[in-house]
Amino acid sequence: MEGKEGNIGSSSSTPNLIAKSNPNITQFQGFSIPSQYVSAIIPFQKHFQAIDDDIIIATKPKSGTTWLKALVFSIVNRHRYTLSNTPLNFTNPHVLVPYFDLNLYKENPNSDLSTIPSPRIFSTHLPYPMLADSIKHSNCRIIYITRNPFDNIVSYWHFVNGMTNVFKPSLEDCFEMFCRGEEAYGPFWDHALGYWNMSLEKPSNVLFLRYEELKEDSVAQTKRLAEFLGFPFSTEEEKTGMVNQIVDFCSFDNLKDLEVNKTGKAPGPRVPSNKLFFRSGKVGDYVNYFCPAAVERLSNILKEKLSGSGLTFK
Ligand SMILES: Nc1ncnc2c1ncn2[C@@H]1O[C@H](COP(=O)(O)OS(=O)(=O)O)[C@@H](OP(=O)(O)O)[C@H]1O
Repeated sequence: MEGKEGNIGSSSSTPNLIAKSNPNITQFQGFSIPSQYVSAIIPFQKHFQAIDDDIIIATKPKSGTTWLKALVFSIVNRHRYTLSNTPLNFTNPHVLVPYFDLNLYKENPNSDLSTIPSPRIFSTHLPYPMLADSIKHSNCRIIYITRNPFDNIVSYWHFVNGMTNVFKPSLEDCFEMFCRGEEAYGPFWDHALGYWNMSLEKPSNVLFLRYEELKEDSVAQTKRLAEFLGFPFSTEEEKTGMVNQIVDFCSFDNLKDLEVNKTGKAPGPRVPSNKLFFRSGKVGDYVNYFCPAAVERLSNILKEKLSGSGLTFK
């Protein structure tokens, strides 16, 4: 089948040797890192001070970060806010759960975030090996969410093409970079494996989620998430429908229609609107973009890279 909208047709069964690379990516510590962060990573690794009840949401871009931020914020703050007065009604999840400000540690290594109320919730796209030493040695909780790699590529392609002042690759370029492990924060397989292996080694510190499973059974996965975080739902809360209310509130259909997410300006200079974080929110949309030969090619790469790990992608 030829991709309906995209340009990844039958020729993609073999690598495209003239596909473009992203000029704003640097190979650093084994990963493809946006160049503007590279010099901040070592200061962050050395100086960020984790504390035991920190919560860290770790993702590869376009894997379900926004959704997970809304869910974690809602679970942790459910005794503080009702769903009608939660700040999520008028604040994008990326503002409530910020990414680590990597440059902070470059400019001021002794930055003190200890005044943020506990539990502090941070997020990052960094791979596990690149996290700050104190995170690895503390008892804090890390939640990782991954996603079908083909949907991930399509989502990323749409996103970067909606940004301003960035390199805008074609879908085919995105696919080729992904196959080479040169997409932002790639390789996908090493990014996922770092967290996968830690979730096996330290299951009470690292939870490994999948976008598709969260979509398929949001209630069960949200309960699992709450338990992992140390904020389990009580029998009373389950009876009164609290889990379903949080799930419905954080659903794609609800969040995307909030005024702040329809028209609000996104944090950072390059994303023109929060709207860009909400596109279609579907599983398996990639079949409209990739032909079977392209799917086979990347599936084979993944099979080889993940072999023996127990981690698979359908
Ligand atoms: N609440 C909710 N439920 C389900 N899906 C959601 C939700 N919010 C965002 N999305 C979809 O997630 C994709 C964006 O991924 P991220 O949030 O990881 O993007 S980012 O890295 O934070 O920029 C992007 O996927 P695609 O629609 O496939 O592009 C979003 O539409």
